[in-house]
Amino acid sequence: MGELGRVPVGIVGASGYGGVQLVRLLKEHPGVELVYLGGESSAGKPFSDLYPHLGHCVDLNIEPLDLDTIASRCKVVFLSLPNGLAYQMAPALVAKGCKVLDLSADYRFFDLETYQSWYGGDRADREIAATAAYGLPELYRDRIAEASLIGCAGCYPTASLLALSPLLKQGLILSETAIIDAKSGTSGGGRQAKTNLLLAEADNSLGPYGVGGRHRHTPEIEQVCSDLAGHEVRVQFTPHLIPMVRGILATVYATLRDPGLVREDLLTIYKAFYRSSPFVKMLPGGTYPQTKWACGTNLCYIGIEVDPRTDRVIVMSAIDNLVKGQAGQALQCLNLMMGWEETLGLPTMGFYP
Ligand SMILES: NC(=O)C1=CN([C@@H]2O[C@H](COP(=O)(O)OP(=O)(O)OC[C@H]3O[C@@H](n4cnc5c(N)ncnc54)[C@H](OP(=O)(O)O)[C@@H]3O)[C@@H](O)[C@H]2O)C=CC1
Ligand SMILES: CC(=O)N[C@@H](CCC(=O)OP(=O)(O)O)C(=O)O
Repeated sequence: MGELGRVPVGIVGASGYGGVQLVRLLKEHPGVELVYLGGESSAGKPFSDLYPHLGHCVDLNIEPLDLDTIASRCKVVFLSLPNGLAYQMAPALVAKGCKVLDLSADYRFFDLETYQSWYGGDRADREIAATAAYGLPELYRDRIAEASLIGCAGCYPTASLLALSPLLKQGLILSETAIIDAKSGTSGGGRQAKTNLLLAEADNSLGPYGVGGRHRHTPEIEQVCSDLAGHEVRVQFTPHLIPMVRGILATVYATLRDPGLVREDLLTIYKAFYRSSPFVKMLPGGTYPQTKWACGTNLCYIGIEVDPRTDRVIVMSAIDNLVKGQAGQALQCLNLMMGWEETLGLPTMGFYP
């Protein structure tokens, strides 16, 4: 244990957007002590050079990656790296007794064939990958609590799955009719320079990408939908880049099996489904979520509507992609793994306006 009995934790990829959110959250968490920050091009720099607004409370340098050093100092390691790197590190860290929470896609897939067909790579970590839990606590709370390795859910999948799950789990929709229209802010693309994320490209512009099942979050969403429904599910998922920094809004459309269901019926069903999920906030009938409400929080706001003319249900969910969609979700998973209160150290009030 670290100072004052706190659990010593490290962040690999601390210089990125996920990394800095983790630093912010972990510094205020009563159960942990932040003892290691790792990076690649930023190694050797004081963290406060990169993020001066946290200089008053973080006095650590970014260090080069050395697994022995990390394992000797940390009981818990967050990996916040580009896809394809975590699976080269996690097996050794778990073998040395660390709990590992990976924010990338490396441990999100129930079968490695699906991972490899979308992300490539040559996986020699089959045994350890099979022990990983999918890091979406609202759906896999018990498995997360028992695991040493977590593949934290993706940002679009988090917003999409929290909106869709009650419908699929209870067989309320014709699953093949499910359409997910989702919009993300530019921080979803990370801190690395990318042309399409330049202000001049993204500002005043809203556009789809990965259309026609071509985005790598489609298989991630489908595997969980299939798991919940108990049969193979295909969804139509279309992401959009929207000119804002933080937030995801997912609007899900599907045809109801029972056209007699009204909005209030569905609200009752959703409230029951999420009764033990403190971060899911069901909105009253006629109120629809806005990304700004979730900004800086680990909350997911969900609104529901039914169109009796088309027999479709419309479910809208809003999250902060960097918190509930990434760093906050990882910390929520850690709380479960450690047997702490699920909400410990996680913000529930936003930056609004
Ligand atoms: N942004 C988002 O909304 C979400 C992101 N994710 C996932 O989380 C992970 C991190 O994303 P994000 O924080 O946005 O990414 P960033 O691009 O902001 O940060 C990436 C981090 O990885 C480090 N890094 C890059 N290459 C290497 C390498 N070869 N070896 C070691 N470290 C390296 C960088 O270090 P340095 O700067 O020192 O080079 C940096 O700290 C990704 O897998 C992403 O898909 C998940 C959910 C949401
Ligand atoms: C706006 C933007 O570029 N978003 C990213 C998704 C965010 C992300 O990093 O994906 P994970 O949740 O799988 O880690 C994209 O579409 O690739």
